[in-house]
Amino acid sequence: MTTSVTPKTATQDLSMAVIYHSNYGHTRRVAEAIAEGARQVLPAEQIKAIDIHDVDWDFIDAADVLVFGSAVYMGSITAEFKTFMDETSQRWYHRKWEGKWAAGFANSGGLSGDKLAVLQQICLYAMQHGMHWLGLPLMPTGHSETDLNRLSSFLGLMTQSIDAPPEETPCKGDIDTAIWFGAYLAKTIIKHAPNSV
Ligand SMILES: Cc1cc2nc3c(=O)[nH]c(=O)nc-3n(C[C@H](O)[C@H](O)[C@H](O)COP(=O)(O)O)c2cc1C
Repeated sequence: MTTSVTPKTATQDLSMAVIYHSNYGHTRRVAEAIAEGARQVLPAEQIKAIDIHDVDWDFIDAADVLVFGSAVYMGSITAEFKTFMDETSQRWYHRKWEGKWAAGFANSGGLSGDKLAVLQQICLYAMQHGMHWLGLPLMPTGHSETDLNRLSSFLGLMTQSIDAPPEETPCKGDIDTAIWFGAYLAKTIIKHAPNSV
């Protein structure tokens, strides 16, 4: 099997790109919380939250873990996120991302909101690229707005926003879960780096 990704030899060189589509800022806030969690573990400059309308392809191509997130539109990733996916078809063809780590998140207005369909779409996309999927291995602490993983999602991160500014919603529990997720992903890629002890 050929793998396009050359493993990094020093954990401080490991990097993460959190790639998202957000029209009203709620999914962006979740992306930034994931990045914040990762920065608790890895150097800040190695972590970037990247809007799909302003893609830093060089950073993404060099990153060890790609975290993909979309708002939910009509039970699906948004059309704009799909456009981003389709733009990576040459990378798929040349197996450019094969062997990278991948993870996903979905934000929607409904409590369920059919976020699972979005996580499944993102997971399948990562599998097409030959990436290694990381889920969210976090037991829910409860179902209130301050609880971790209150929506009980394990394939990836689910968050919910109501019709209020992104500074107020998603709720604290969802944002704290996003921070936890980012830190977990960073710790996991360190643990599996070739020279880890
Ligand atoms: C066209 C459209 C379709 C939507 N479809 C859904 C849906 O299927 N399920 C849901 O829970 N919310 C749905 N919503 C609400 C969005 O998921 C919610 O506004 C979005 O996650 C906010 O994220 P953003 O601020 O990052 O854009 C929809 C919103 C729009 C504009």
